[in-house]
Amino acid sequence: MVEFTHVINNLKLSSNLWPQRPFLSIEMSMQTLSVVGRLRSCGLLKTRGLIGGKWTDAYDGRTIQVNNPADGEVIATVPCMGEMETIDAISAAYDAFTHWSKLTAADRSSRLRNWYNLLIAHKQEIGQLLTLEQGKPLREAIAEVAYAARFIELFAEEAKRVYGDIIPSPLPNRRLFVLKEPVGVVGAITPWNFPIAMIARKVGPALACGCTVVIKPSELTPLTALAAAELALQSGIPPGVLNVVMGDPPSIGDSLLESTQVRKITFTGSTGVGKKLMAGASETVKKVSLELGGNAPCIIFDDADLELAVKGSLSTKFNNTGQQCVCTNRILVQEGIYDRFLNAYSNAVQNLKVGNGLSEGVTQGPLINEAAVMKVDSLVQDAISKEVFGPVAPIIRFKTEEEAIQIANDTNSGLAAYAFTNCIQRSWRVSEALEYGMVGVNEGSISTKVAPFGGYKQSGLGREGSKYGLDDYLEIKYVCMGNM
Ligand SMILES: NC(=O)c1ccc[n+]([C@@H]2O[C@H](COP(=O)([O-])OP(=O)(O)OC[C@H]3O[C@@H](n4cnc5c(N)ncnc54)[C@H](O)[C@@H]3O)[C@@H](O)[C@H]2O)c1
Ligand SMILES: O=C[C@H](O)CS(=O)(=O)O
Repeated sequence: MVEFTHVINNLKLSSNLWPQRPFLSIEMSMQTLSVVGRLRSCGLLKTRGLIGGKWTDAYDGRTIQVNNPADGEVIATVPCMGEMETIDAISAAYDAFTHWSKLTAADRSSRLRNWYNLLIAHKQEIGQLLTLEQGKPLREAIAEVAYAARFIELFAEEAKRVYGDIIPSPLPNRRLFVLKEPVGVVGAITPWNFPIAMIARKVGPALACGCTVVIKPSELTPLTALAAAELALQSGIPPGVLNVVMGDPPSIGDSLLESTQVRKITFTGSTGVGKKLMAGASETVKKVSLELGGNAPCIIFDDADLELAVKGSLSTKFNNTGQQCVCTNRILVQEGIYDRFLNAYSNAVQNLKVGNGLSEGVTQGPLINEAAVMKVDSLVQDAISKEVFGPVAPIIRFKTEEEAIQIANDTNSGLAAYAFTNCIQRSWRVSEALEYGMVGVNEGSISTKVAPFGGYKQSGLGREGSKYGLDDYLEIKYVCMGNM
């Protein structure tokens, strides 16, 4: 019987997480203005959509505001696009596909490498922009830009290894070949919590294979996507290969789903939206890859290294203020170590520093908006059974390994799971028993470009990153050469 005894709900932390929209101090506004000014001077503050290489307003002139979640300040306005702009973006991608897909892999690779170099060269500025629109601490934001760039670097390399096969023929007068070919135009829809990394993890493999892309970033965080698109143009990626539309999600999404020119949808976001897109894609039998919600357990066994377990479970809970799909939602602690862990973890949480992501030493930025505040606040009351996606750490005591596995697997999600133990046999048993696409043993920060990222059950379809990340953007063509 699982005893739910303690929730470290960080309400103390939470009440600071969402500053009461303090009067905008002059210094804060000057901080924002200096970041925006720097970005404008280096040409990276783009506030229009990108269609066929042209920076474009919404055809009806509508705009949406981009707000700094730390203080509600308006950073910029961007177009509120919809069906017509999306149809034009799809056409631009379709027209660009023939040329882009016919370039040599080496040529595509070198342009992606240029893009990687430019992203790294500008990671400070783009990091500041990311903190402004998403809220995460600057250190995490700069790290995300570098993480995104590393996906582009990886697929610049993998572009040159899209190999086919020659199959030994069963008949003497035939030759059998397998060709790997790009899927075509890809619709990519991405979330606000990792606004540039989630784009790079999709656009990198797509462009490497010869596909072209229409991106719809979250309307909450479009600016980093637009800055990355500007650097893509500067890197020699031709107009129309990468297009960015933003605005009304359902009308943009529906236009991508209904177009027969779009051959694949790749989505990262909530499970509910992912299911909608999967259903819509079935009308034209598009390929679909989905990176959806998680509900990560973190299991702390009696034989764990306590310091390592606290450090690991803290990072996998509070990175990006808990707004990360692989964040721990349930900390399962074996009864023998429970009291010591609870005490050590509570003390560690008190050392987290809440505030504006641009301010020195801040480790916890704000949640993305008021809606997120209300959701997390309500979930505090019922933190075990729902996805928290915020700085709330339910801690559950268990007795046996079997009990921990049963609790951990008792969910429709299956993205990431974690376990801390010093027993090698238990490490293997638990890794094999957990029904999750990714398992961290004695490590709470496992996402990397070289490993396949993705989930079991309703956490998604397909894998992103790693050498496996190319497969979702490729078609396999079998050629039978007769009369030889
Ligand atoms: N598995 C992963 O890799 C991963 C990564 C990040 C976030 N997530 C999940 O995403 C959620 C948080 O991100 P979010 O709030 O941006 O998710 P969300 O699903 O609300 O939005 C994701 C994207 O979908 C768009 N969208 C929303 N409704 C749409 C529609 N009807 N048609 C087309 N597009 C639509 C949004 O504008 C945004 O660009 C959490 O559940 C988190 O677990 C998963
Ligand atoms: O929110 C989850 C993203 O996939 C971020 S990460 O790849 O886990 O860092």
